[in-house]
Amino acid sequence: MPVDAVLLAGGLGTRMGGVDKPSLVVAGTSLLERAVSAVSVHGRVVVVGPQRELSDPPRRLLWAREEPVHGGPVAALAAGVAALDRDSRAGESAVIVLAADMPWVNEADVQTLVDRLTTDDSVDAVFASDADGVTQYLYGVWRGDALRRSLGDGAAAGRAMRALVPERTATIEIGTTADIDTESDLDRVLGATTLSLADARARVRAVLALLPPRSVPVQDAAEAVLGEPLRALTAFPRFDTSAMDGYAVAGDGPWNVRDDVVYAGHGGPEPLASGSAVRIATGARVPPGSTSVFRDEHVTLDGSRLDLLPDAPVRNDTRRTGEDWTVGSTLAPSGVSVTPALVSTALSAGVESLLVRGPATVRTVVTGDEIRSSGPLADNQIRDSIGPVLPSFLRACGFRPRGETHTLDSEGGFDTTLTAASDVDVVVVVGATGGGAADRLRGALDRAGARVVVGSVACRPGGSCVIAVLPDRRVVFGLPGNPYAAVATLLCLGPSISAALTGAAPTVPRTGQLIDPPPTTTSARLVPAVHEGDDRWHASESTRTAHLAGLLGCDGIAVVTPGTVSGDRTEILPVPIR
Ligand SMILES: Nc1nc2c(c(=O)[nH]1)N[C@H]1C(S)=C(S)[C@@H](COP(=O)(O)OP(=O)(O)OC[C@H]3O[C@@H](n4cnc5c(N)ncnc54)[C@H](O)[C@@H]3O)O[C@H]1N2
Ligand code: MOO
Repeated sequence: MPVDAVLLAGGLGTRMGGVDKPSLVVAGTSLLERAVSAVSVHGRVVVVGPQRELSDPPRRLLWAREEPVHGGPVAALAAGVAALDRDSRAGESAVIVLAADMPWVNEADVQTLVDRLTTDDSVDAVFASDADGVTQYLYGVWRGDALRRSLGDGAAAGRAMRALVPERTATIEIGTTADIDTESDLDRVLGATTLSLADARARVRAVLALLPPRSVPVQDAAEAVLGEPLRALTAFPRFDTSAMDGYAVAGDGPWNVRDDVVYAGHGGPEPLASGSAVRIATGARVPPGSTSVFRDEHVTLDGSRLDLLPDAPVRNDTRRTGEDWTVGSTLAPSGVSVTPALVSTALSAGVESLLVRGPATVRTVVTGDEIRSSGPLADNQIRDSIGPVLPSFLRACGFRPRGETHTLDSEGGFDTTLTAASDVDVVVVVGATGGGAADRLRGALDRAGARVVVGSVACRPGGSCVIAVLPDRRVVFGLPGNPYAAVATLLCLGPSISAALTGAAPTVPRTGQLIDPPPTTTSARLVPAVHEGDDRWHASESTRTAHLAGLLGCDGIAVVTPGTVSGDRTEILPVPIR
């Protein structure tokens, strides 16, 4: 059955101060684009609302506007159906009707509704409902004729959507159907949702606030991120200088060579009269009056007479003031990492201090009554196998580790831990992220008034990780307790956290061609991978998560997203080796 779609994208969002809700960007994608991508596998798509830029427009896109503008959802729906009727192409027998202000709409859920309508002759419309059984009438699929009957001849405009609903309907629970009316709605719903890895990364970047910038001596800025562009305070070269050992000359040759020698770092050289030359060292300031420098290889000296060799190339070996850059030139943009090359360039440019952010400091909190970091182990205890190595993984993500503590599985212990680690930017908690009896992190975050940025992620292992912001802006990054799950999640999401805090410019992920990837359906998989040469990588079928033995002999962790097939370019997380 051909299926078209009408997306209602005109709402005014008065509770959000009149913001254009369909344009709200949630985890990198606007709500309108989410709605469009949920329906674009079907036929025509009518967007009712002001025309907006779409990053990935559907093949058969129509725009419409309701009468009067902001006349409500029924008027908008009528305008959408009228646009379908005006369009001369083949008519449909079902119409998807979606409000473009729901962050959760997705192709699979829409397909579930379509499948029901197409296989069940006893219903004229199928709507989504949430876990509480509340029906969302702006998230449904209608038989075309039933929809047109309900809309009638225009008399329906101004009525409530509910009043249009045909008698024969079905509802299907598809989890959350919440629409978004306020910023905090959005925040709450997103924090309670399992995000894709890409959405989790995008949300981290969108939500976490930049650390305050600080001014530090250039030599102490290593590993931080520039908080302002690097601008030259001095020209380079700072003065006209000789690039070679040779002779500074004035005017045309042959030249009469003076007795003195101009050395680098010595006092100002005497001016050079026309027709004379002076021996000069690399790096020395050229004398006033000099018109050129010729290197030793290009000249002959006979007594005090200097000649240019007949076959010498026409080349002036003077480096002129400001030839490489002038005062005020921008040498690096804000957001780049302070590498040794950047430190060196800053020093060449007369810059003594830099305005930087980060590296974000991290305290690690290892949790669990069974975990011991030293001493003999009782029968029911295990060695902390993650705390001692976590600093390497943290540094690989751009963090600066600042020590480790151990918390027992008690409520009070977690509350104290979160308060105690007040001297760092990020608290990384290992374990206790799950919903089990001993897993206390989420409760402690709640009591601390934290804002959950990422509540869980569609990836295995590590789906139970949590990223939250405490009221004092410190970030809490909860890693699942199983050591492989902990490091895989850290390598996957840690760089996004570190970059969001420091303002580091986005980097292109490393990728490789993955041969025979393990199967994935709905969650991404983080599996150890071996570099087989050239661009080819081979990922393990699966890995045990309770230890890191699976990483031995591996060069990276492949991020295998759903639908990856052999030969696909796949993100590879580098695994630190020291
Ligand atoms: N009912 C369910 N239970 C669990 C699920 C689930 O989906 N349903 N997921 C399992 C997975 S997978 C993981 S991962 C863990 C994540 O839970 P937590 O973050 O709460 O982790 P813990 O329960 O605290 O610890 C899990 C595991 O890891 C060991 N561990 C913890 N810290 C260390 C350490 N520093 N060194 C070595 N080993 C450590 C700990 O002893 C546990 O065996 O939840 C599962 N359960
Ligand atoms: O997801 Mo657990 O994080 O598989 O080991």
